[in-house]
Amino acid sequence: MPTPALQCQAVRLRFGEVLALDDLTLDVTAPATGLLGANGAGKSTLLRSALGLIRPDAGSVRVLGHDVTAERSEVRRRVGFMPEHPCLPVDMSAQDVCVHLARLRGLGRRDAVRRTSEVLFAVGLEEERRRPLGTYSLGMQQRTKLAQALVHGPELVLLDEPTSGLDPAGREEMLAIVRRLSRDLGIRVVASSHVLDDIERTCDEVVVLRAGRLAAQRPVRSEQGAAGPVEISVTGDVAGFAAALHPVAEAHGVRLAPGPTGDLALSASPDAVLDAVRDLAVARGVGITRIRSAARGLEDVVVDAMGVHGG
Ligand SMILES: Nc1ncnc2c1ncn2[C@@H]1O[C@H](COP(=O)(O)OP(=O)(O)OP(=O)(O)O)[C@@H](O)[C@H]1O
Repeated sequence: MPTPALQCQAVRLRFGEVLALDDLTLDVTAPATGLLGANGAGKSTLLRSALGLIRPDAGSVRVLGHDVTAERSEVRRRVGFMPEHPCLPVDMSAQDVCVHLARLRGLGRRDAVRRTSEVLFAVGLEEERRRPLGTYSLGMQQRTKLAQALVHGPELVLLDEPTSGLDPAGREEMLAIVRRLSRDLGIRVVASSHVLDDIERTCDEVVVLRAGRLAAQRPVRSEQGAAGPVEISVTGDVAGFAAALHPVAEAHGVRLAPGPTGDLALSASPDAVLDAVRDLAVARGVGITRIRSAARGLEDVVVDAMGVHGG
């Protein structure tokens, strides 16, 4: 198990009357994790706490195994941050900003220039790197913010709404770059978003925050895959069919029960059990009208967790 990118233990953080993080306990270990939540759910507050930019009132935050409060400079060295809002000086070029920030983060001049060329190339800005940022499109400004987060060679980047305000083409470009970070470059990613689709396309796991609390944490792709729970609708002698199937299911560690929407529910559907379902149906003259996955889709889980329906 790799060192968690981010660990929160009972973190509470209050802004006046607003409890932005409410006893948040969380372990983020996936190569790329998406933080999803409605406006005000606490995503930015969590990312800023992870950098030590704001300090929780209670609890602890560790990043890559380091305590953010006690080892702040270590954390800053290993982590890059892309803030949500514009923060770069409009009269400087992307080249100058990146070199300057790389030097501030401890790189020598030669390394700072070399790394700047690499990251501006990686985000597709090598051609325009000497133009003032004020002349950049929003997409180019976002990519510059990402480049500066990468320039000192961090192990982890925290991206606050990397696709915010981008048009469809800019969004596609940004999503492709973010996906490459963890998949091809081995840089761990924690990225916030309002959009599940962005997270599904760039991350391995989704963490849903709701009112400063952990509402759900799920892999983006179910490990159960095609062998997950199923419900089976049967015509004919359901009880006899279930009794015949029971020993086979049990032998494969699969629970068999009456189904809430079909006639039978299987807790998993390994091939051997599905083969037995079909063979027994033929042998007993039972008709199988439907086999459907009973696994809840990621979207259902996320919608519930976000309380989108007012829950
Ligand atoms: N500096 C601050 N002063 C006062 N309240 C703040 C401050 N920063 C955040 N908050 C409040 O804390 C709560 C969490 O805000 P946060 O920005 O972390 O949410 P978010 O999930 O990032 O939302 P968004 O998607 O809108 O960016 C909100 O109610 C917000 O108004």
